[in-house]
Amino acid sequence: MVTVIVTERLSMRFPRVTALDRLSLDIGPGVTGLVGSNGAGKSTLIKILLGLTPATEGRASVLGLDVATRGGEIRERVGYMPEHDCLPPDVSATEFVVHMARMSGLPPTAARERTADTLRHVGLYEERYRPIGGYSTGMKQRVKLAQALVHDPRLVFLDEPTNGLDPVGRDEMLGLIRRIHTDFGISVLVTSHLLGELERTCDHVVVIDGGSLLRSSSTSEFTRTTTTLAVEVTDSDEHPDGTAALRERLTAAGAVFQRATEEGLPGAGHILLVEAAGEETYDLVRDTVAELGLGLVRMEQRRHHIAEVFRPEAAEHGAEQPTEGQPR
Ligand SMILES: Nc1ncnc2c1ncn2[C@@H]1O[C@H](COP(=O)(O)OP(=O)(O)OP(=O)(O)O)[C@@H](O)[C@H]1O
Repeated sequence: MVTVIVTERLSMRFPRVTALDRLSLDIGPGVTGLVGSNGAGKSTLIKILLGLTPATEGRASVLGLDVATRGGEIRERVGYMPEHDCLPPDVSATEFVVHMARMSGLPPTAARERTADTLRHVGLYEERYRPIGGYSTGMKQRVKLAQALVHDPRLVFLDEPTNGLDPVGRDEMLGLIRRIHTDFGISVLVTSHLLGELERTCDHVVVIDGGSLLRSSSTSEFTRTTTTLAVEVTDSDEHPDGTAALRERLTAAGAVFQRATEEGLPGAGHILLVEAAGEETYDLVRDTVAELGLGLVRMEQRRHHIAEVFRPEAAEHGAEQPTEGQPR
C-alpha cells in the first residue's frame, strides 16, 4: 500500500509536557480520523508533519518527503485547516481565498477560478463577497476548508473542522470532508475529540492518548456487525403499543433483549434490541409480528459504534449514556 504519512518513534517534549511519546504510525490514502481527547497531541503532530515544528526525537515523512528537511515541498502539496479562528474579519471569503491561492503560487486568473470553484464546493455562494467578520461559525469553517483546498493539494490536514458546529452543520461538514476524497481523490487526515462522528466519514481511525498510539484500524473493523437485531414495529388498533406487545410475546417465546442503547434519542422507545441466536430468531420475530398484526418497520443486524470499542462495558450492558461523543 502507498503510504501517505509515516512516523517512527516520534516524540515532542515540552519542558513540562510530553505532547508526543514515541508515536509510530503508517497511514495510507483515503480519509483517516485522528482521534484523541483535548491535549492528546493532535495539533502538535500536524505541526510536525507540516514541517513547522521540529520533533524532539524520531522521524516522520509525508508523501515520501522527510519533515525535517523538506517542509517547504510538503506545504506545497498539503493543505492545512487550523483549529482556531484565524480569519481576517474585514475581507470577504473571495478576497481571502484568492490571496491564499496567490500565496501558494497560482497566477492571478487561475487563483480566481480555483477560488470560485472551491468556494462553490464548500457551499459558500452569495455570501462569498461579504466580510468574513459577519459570518456564522459554520461559514467560517467553510472558508478555512476552502483555503486548505484552493491550491489543489494531494493531502489535507483538517484540525477539528466540526468544532463549534451544531448537529446539522457538523453533518454537512462531515459530508464535505468525505467528498474531498471521493470527488477529488485528495487524502484527508481529520482530527476530532469525538470518536463517534468519524465512523461514517473515515476509512481508517487512529486513536492517540497522551501522545501515544492507542489503536489504529479500519473503520469497518471498529464497526463490525453484532449479533443484535434492531426491530421496530408500528402500533395497531388492537395493540396501541405495538412495541410493548411484541416484547411481551417474544419474551414468552424465550427471546433475550438488550437494553436499548439509543435511549434518549428520537424514536428510541420503539426500537427493540433482540439477541439473535441464529436464523430462528429472525423467523420468530417475523412470525410474531405477523401474528400480532403489526407492521414491521425494520429488522436489521446492529453494528458496533466506534465509541463502544473503547467502552466495552457500555456495549455489553447497553448502559451507555448519550453524550456529545455518541453517534446519532
Ligand atoms: N508550544 C507549546 N509549549 C508547551 N506545551 C505545549 C505546546 N504546544 C502544545 N503543548 C502541550 O502539549 C500537549 C498536546 O497539545 P496539542 O495541542 O497537540 O493537543 P491536541 O490533541 O491538539 O488538543 P486540542 O484539541 O485541545 O488542541 C498539551 O498538553 C499542550 O498543553
